[in-house]
Amino acid sequence: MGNPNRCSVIIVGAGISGISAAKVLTENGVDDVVILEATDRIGGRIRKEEFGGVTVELGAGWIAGVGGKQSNPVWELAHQSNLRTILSDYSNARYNIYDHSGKIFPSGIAADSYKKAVDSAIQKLRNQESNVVDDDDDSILSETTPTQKTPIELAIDFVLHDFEMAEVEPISTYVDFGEREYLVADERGYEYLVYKMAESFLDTSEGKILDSRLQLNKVVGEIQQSRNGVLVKTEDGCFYEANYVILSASIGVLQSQLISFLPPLPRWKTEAILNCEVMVYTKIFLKFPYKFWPCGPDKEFFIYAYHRRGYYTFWQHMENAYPGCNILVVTLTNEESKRIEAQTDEETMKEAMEVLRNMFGPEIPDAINILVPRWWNNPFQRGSYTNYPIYVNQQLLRNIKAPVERIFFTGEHTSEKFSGYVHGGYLSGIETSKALLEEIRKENERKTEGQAFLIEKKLNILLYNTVVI
Ligand SMILES: Cc1cc2nc3c(=O)[nH]c(=O)nc-3n(C[C@H](O)[C@H](O)[C@H](O)COP(=O)(O)OP(=O)(O)OC[C@H]3O[C@@H](n4cnc5c(N)ncnc54)[C@H](O)[C@@H]3O)c2cc1C
Repeated sequence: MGNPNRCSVIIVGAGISGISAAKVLTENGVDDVVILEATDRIGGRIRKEEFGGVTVELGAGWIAGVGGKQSNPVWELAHQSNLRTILSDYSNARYNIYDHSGKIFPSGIAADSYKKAVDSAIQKLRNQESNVVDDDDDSILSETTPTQKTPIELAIDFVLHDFEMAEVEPISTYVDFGEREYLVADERGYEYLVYKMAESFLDTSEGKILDSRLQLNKVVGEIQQSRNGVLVKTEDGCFYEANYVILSASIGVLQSQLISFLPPLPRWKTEAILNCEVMVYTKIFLKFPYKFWPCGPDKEFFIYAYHRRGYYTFWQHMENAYPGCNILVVTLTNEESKRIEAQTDEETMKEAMEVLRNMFGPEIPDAINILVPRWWNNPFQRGSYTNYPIYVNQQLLRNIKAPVERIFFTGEHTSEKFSGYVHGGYLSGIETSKALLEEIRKENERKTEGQAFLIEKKLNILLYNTVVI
């Protein structure tokens, strides 16, 4: 009797890359696929939650790269789903920089510091481009800026590197798709796009996916492969057989060794995985009984200049997205993210309130609720997105993406041009499936040739025997 869990392709992960990969396969005649997802939902790092009476985005919030000559495919999906979005204008942030006594820096000083930080960042990039310095050598930067940075310089440095330009320049997303960014502000959430995509090839009813090809709460723990196929084991003791696997788990998950491989992955692959830098990016949401911050579109983003880099630096009010919601968002990254993930939400709220009181005075009300996502400690994410080093080594990217026999890799981290973004995940799923379809075609061709060869051989023997008789 055949294994009921046997199919052509197993897809590990139901984030945007896994779902777009499955869609392409089914549209091309490979519809006996199984998607194994560790959590109880699809969407992965695109994730909404109800907070303070509105829908907030814990993961991806913006459709980045809009308004250029080429259309961003995620922007098109947003249009098809009629997703509500709001244009974000970060340029106003530089005129809303507060010091720790609540004074706003005069626009001249802020503009000068901004220009200085941008110039030094560009200089550093140029030097790295011409290989004058090592990737992590700060000597050039320190030649053009004082070794001891002032709070405003630290704040701008954080915004430029950890918020605005957390990746290789020139940023393909903005070059290819345009410079605008739209914040998703829709009660159905950004994840509605992923659901709509899934709905086009999986059976659904009343907003729920009922198709048995999507299996939720299935944590893949082991992938075995042989010459003829793959065997995937989940932590609940089930196993699934297929001809191929598409693995969309994030680079953080691959680094964590949640999934073991038999035989082990080759060294070129494990080295590439380990060499990838994972960015932790945390949006903390705070709900207040009333507004005490300046409002208006040009006040949407504001910055706290402090002597500790990245300490509750970048703020956003959500009035443009949801008027009257009284919610502030502060973004922390990397070590600061890891630090607050390890402490209680009450401690984080206390720290955030102290910073807000420094900016807006002691009279402001306490927050009535806080939401702290924990992307770093999430075993199925282990970080927010890939942050390839500046002037990334092309071989590293190729190795991250390259299949290992029957295991094909996908996800934002495999996107050469758009790693780190939703559209990177979406396009990588399509690209990986196309590569797999080509491999399936070649394998079928090889089998047909093999069979033809065998038939020919048998015919020859038959003919020879007949002649001899
Ligand atoms: C805080 C934050 C902010 C962001 N902001 C933006 C933004 O504004 N704009 C933008 O474009 N992008 C943003 N991103 C990045 C964007 O969300 C991702 O690039 C994209 O969603 C990644 O999709 P993916 O399919 O590659 O991975 P994922 O969405 O991570 O999908 C992988 C899936 O695999 C599952 N999985 C993992 N391990 C296993 C296992 N062992 N077994 C079974 N299933 C497993 C996971 O549960 C997950 O569902 C942000 C991300 C974060 C976290």
